[in-house]
Amino acid sequence: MTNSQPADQPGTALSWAALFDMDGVLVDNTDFHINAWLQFSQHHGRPITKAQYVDNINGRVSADAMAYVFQRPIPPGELIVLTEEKEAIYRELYRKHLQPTTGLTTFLQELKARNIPMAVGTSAPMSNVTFTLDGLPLRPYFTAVVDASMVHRGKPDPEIYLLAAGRVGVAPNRCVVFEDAFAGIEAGLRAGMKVVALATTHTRAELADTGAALIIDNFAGLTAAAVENLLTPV
Ligand SMILES: O=P(O)(O)OC[C@H]1O[C@@H](O)[C@H](O)[C@@H](O)[C@@H]1O
Repeated sequence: MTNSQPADQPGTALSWAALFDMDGVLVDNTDFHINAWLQFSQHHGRPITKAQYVDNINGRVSADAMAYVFQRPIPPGELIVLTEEKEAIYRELYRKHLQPTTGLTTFLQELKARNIPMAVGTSAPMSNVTFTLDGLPLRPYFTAVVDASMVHRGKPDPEIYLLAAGRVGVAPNRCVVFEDAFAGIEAGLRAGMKVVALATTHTRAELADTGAALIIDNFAGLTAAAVENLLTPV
């Protein structure tokens, strides 16, 4: 009996973790969020443009997004009502299109076979997490799920990813974050993690100077070894 198992064997506990953003990463749904925000903001007489969404709302918690739309801080009770109104529009638009991002399931299966801990760190409310993770279903892959209700400060603050790393028990410098949004990429980097950027919401050119260690279109062909190589060897 030996302890010196090769690190690339399936079933070996490698000393790193994969932390996934949800919207724009586990699902390629940005256009549906955009349409929901445009409808919602129009309905409230505070119309926003797609460019305003991309620059000020994408990947941010609802408290920050709503404060931007209404140009004032939103009290907690009102925030719950407005958030659910907007997210109900989104879920209605996206429900019949709900599917994992290309290549995701194969990649998650490989990580699981290798005992790589996985967590979700999302700015979304719990209602959307349930819709996505249980609707697909993807929840069994994740040891921990951190949503907007569990943090004080949303992305680009690193709190969501630091909490997710703590929940899987892996040091931040051994975590790789998968993100599509500028706010989320910044959150991962400020947490001291490596970031893989998905070019779902932004183009590769727009992501080039974000500090992401790797830019991918989706998960097709991505391997655990390629991601692990991004980390500084221990
Ligand atoms: O990308 P994440 O962190 O999963 O973010 C979820 C949020 O992303 C925003 O882009 C959406 O407009 C929100 O409505 C959504 O809740």
